[in-house]
Amino acid sequence: MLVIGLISGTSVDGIDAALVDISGTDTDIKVEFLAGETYPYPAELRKKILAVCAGEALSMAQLAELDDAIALTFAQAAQHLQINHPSVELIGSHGQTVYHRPPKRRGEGFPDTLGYSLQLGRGSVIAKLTQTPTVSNFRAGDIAAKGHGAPLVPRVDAYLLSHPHESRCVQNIGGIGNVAYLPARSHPHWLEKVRGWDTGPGNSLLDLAVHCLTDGTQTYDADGNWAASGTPSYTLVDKWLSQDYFQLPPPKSTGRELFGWEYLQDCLADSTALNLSAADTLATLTELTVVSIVHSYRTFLPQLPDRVLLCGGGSRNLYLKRRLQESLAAIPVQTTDEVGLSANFKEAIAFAVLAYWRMLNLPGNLPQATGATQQVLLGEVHLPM
Ligand SMILES: Nc1ncnc2c1ncn2[C@@H]1O[C@H](COP(=O)(O)OP(=O)(O)OP(=O)(O)O)[C@@H](O)[C@H]1O
Ligand SMILES: CC(=O)N[C@H]1[C@@H]2OC[C@@H](O2)[C@@H](O)[C@@H]1O[C@H](C)C(=O)O
Repeated sequence: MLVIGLISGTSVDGIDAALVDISGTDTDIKVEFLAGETYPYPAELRKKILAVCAGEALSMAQLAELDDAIALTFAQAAQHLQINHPSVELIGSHGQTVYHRPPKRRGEGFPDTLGYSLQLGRGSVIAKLTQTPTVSNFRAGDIAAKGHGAPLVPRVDAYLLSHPHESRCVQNIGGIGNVAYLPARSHPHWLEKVRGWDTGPGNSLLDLAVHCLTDGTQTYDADGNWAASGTPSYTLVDKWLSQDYFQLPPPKSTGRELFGWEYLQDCLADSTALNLSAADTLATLTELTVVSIVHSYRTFLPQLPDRVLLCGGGSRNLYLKRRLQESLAAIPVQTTDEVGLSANFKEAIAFAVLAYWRMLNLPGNLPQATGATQQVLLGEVHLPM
C-alpha cells in the first residue's frame, strides 16, 4: 500500500513528508522508502507556532485560524508528493504539537491526572483536500489509557530496526531527544523488553541559544561548528543534569513547555555568571544533550546497547555526534541511514506505518514506552467526502 507520512516536530522547522510502500503486518512488515521532502513553514506561520509553543495566549478564533493554516500546509505537502504518485491510498498525519502535558501519577504526591497533547492540523481537512483517507490525532488514544501519548515511534523502531543478535538504541535528536531500546530479537519476549522515553532536550535549547546569540539571523549551529570551537563547562552540565526531569524514571515524556525559552534563560544566566563565551555556552548546551542521553542509558537501561543508531536533525550535528561517540567509547554510534532507514524521514515514515496499522486494526503504542495501561489503536480515521 502506498502511504504518505507527515509530521512537523518540536523544532517547528517544517513539514517532513515521506512516501512509502508498505506490505505485511507487523513482524513481517516491509517498508520501502520512495520519496521524502521537507516543506518549510511560511516564516509568519512558524513564528506564530513558536510563540504559541512558548505560551502565547490565543482566543478560540485565533486557535481555529492557526489550525486551518497548519492543516492547509500539511495538505499541500501531501498534494505535492501526490503529483508524481497519484495512487497514494492513505495518509498518516501527526500534525503540529503546540502543547504537551505529561500525566501525573499517584506516588508523586498528586492524584492521577491524565496527560494532554494537542496537535494542530486537523485530519478531516487533509482528507478532503487530498481526497485521500487520513489518520490523525495519534496521541489521544494512548493518553486516554493513562499513557503519555509519547513516544509513539518505539513500536515502529522495534519492527523496522531491531536486529536478530544485537541490542540497539535508536536515538532521535529532534527538538526533543527520545530513545527506543531494542533488545536482540533472539531474546525471549523481545518486544515486551523494548523500552522508550524522551531523554530531554535534543536541539531545542541549542537552536534557541543560536537565535539569541545571532539576533535571530541564524536558527541552528550548522554541523555543530560553533560549539566545536568552544569548551563545555562541566560545572554547569552537572548542575543542569541534577534537575528533576533527568532523574525521573521512564516512562516519561517532555516538550518545549519544559525545555524552551524559560529554561534557556536560566542556562544563559548561569553561563553569564561564569563568563562563558558564546562558543563555550553552545558547547555546554550540546554537552547537556550528550550527557543527558548517556546518563539515561546508564541509569534506566537493563544494559548498555551493542550499537546506537541516530536519527533526526541532530544526527547531522557532527560535533554532537562526535561527543556522543566519545562518551559511549566502544559502542558504535551510527545513523539509521547506515542500516538502510532514512535518518531525516524516519519520524514521517513512522506515522505512515502507524496509520497503516490503524487501518489494519493493529495497536500502535507500546505500553512500556508510554505508560499506558494497555495497547490501543492509535489515530482517528477521516474518509474523504
Ligand atoms: N547540519 C546540521 N547541523 C546541526 N544541526 C542540524 C543540522 N541539520 C539539522 N539540524 C538540527 O536539527 C533540527 C531539526 O531536527 P528535526 O527535524 O529532527 O526536529 P523535529 O522533528 O522538529 O523534532 P522532534 O523529533 O523533537 O519532534 C534543527 O532545528 C537543527 O537544530
Ligand atoms: C508530544 C510530542 O509531539 N512529542 C514528540 C517530541 O519530539 C520527540 C519527542 O518529543 C517524542 O516523544 C515525540 O515525537 C515522536 C515522533 C514520538 O512520539 O515517538
